[in-house]
Amino acid sequence: MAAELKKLSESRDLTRIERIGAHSHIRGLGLDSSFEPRLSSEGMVGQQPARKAAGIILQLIRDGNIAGRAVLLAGQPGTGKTAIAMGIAKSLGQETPFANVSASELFSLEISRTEALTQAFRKAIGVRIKEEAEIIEGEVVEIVIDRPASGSGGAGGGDSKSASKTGKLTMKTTDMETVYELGGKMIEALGKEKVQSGDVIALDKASGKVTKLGRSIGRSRDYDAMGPQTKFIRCPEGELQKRKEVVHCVTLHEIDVINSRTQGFLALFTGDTGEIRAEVREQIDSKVAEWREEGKADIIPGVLFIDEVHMLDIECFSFLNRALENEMAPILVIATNRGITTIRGTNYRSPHGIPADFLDRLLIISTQPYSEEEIGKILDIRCDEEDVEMSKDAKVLLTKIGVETSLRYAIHLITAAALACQKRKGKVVEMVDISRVYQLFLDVKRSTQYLMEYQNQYMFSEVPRETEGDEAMQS
Ligand SMILES: Nc1ncnc2c1ncn2[C@@H]1O[C@H](COP(=O)(O)OP(=O)(O)OP(=O)(O)O)[C@@H](O)[C@H]1O
Repeated sequence: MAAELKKLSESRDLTRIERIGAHSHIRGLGLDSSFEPRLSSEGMVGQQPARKAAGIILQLIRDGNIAGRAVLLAGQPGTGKTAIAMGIAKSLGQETPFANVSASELFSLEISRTEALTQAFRKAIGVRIKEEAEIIEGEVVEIVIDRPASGSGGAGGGDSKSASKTGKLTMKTTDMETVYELGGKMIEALGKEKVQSGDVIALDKASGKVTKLGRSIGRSRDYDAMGPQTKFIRCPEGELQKRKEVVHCVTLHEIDVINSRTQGFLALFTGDTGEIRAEVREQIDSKVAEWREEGKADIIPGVLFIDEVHMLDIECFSFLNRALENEMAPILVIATNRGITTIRGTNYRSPHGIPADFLDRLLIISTQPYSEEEIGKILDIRCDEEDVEMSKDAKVLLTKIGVETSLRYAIHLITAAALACQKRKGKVVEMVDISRVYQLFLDVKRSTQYLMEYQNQYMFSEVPRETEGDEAMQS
């Protein structure tokens, strides 16, 4: 299992690559060193009281003091609830897991809602596994690869050729120098990392993994061997062979999937993990508890963010109530833009569609509508993020549109206006481009107006109703 966990923590970096998305401009909560919100920083603008409150939550998460607590972000649509949750996620280190689900997703999965919630919870609980590894760490003095006199490996493929190779690797610290015999696999690994004399490397004796740590300061004059990214480090001191603590960070869910007989390791990438049996989870929990007692592992409670939480039904809420009691529970951050509405699965109404007993355990952070200046600043940031150059006048017009309609609508118009500008072979988005896309794409207000005027011509609109669906229209 350790090898698979290792593979997993390496592949994590890949999944963190992000394209330009709705929140890709958010790089943190924009707080200063004393956790006070700056007016505009790390892509975040305004919403100071909410960001300050989120900052306190962040501190508690970092201190590991808040496991099993829940925070509700409540506010009108487009007031930055998801942005604040993303800000928390970005401010947490890579080690702290952040799982993100939308409540409506739970109803479209093939697995039961409580299973999906359990998986989401376990995606938000990290396990830091410590392992002692024996490594050889030092500066490479010389690599000599023996050329076989006969063409013994000639007929085979590249692998068999390198497998038959042998050689010698001379490594040193400031105190000693040793020559090691090299086998084919090691030669291949050194070749892959493009290791050359003067590099400081670490060799994992068990796995044969080669890690290039940097270039020795003593060899800094070999200009030809360096790129602009070269990191210079000192030649290590002391013994060449060392015992070092290696740390792997994985989530409980990842351990579940690896150990689930029905699902292979690759299920982690497809997301198609299916139901995981309760016995598997019990075994893993007791194994992790054992590791914790032996000092081999720590639990890192992360964050589980559930957006559109009003879409959960009464069964899910009672599940959440119970799940938060677990000693390993992550911190739960939920968001909703609903007012007083029906609790799904019941005929009762309550604030945000959340049952009163669950509501009572929440710390509530409310978000407020933005001022014109703040909308203008957010649009500015989005233009930068999307690489769109926009004239001052066009920005003023777009901000006005944002105030009259919604921030989200105005953000959407940026890309559309950039395309309109491209079409007329312009370089800078001008007011004409904004007005063109404003005419082409309706905002909610104009679309509703249009519907009111022409509703007789639509299907199924002959019966005027006053139903819950109207809530959506109001927002
Ligand atoms: N304070 C802010 N600073 C920078 N960008 C923001 C801020 N608030 C919102 N945004 C951006 O505006 C857009 C809409 O905000 P967001 O999705 O966070 O709203 P929301 O409150 O979650 O809305 P809903 O209730 O409809 O889900 C997003 O692109 C978001 O990144």
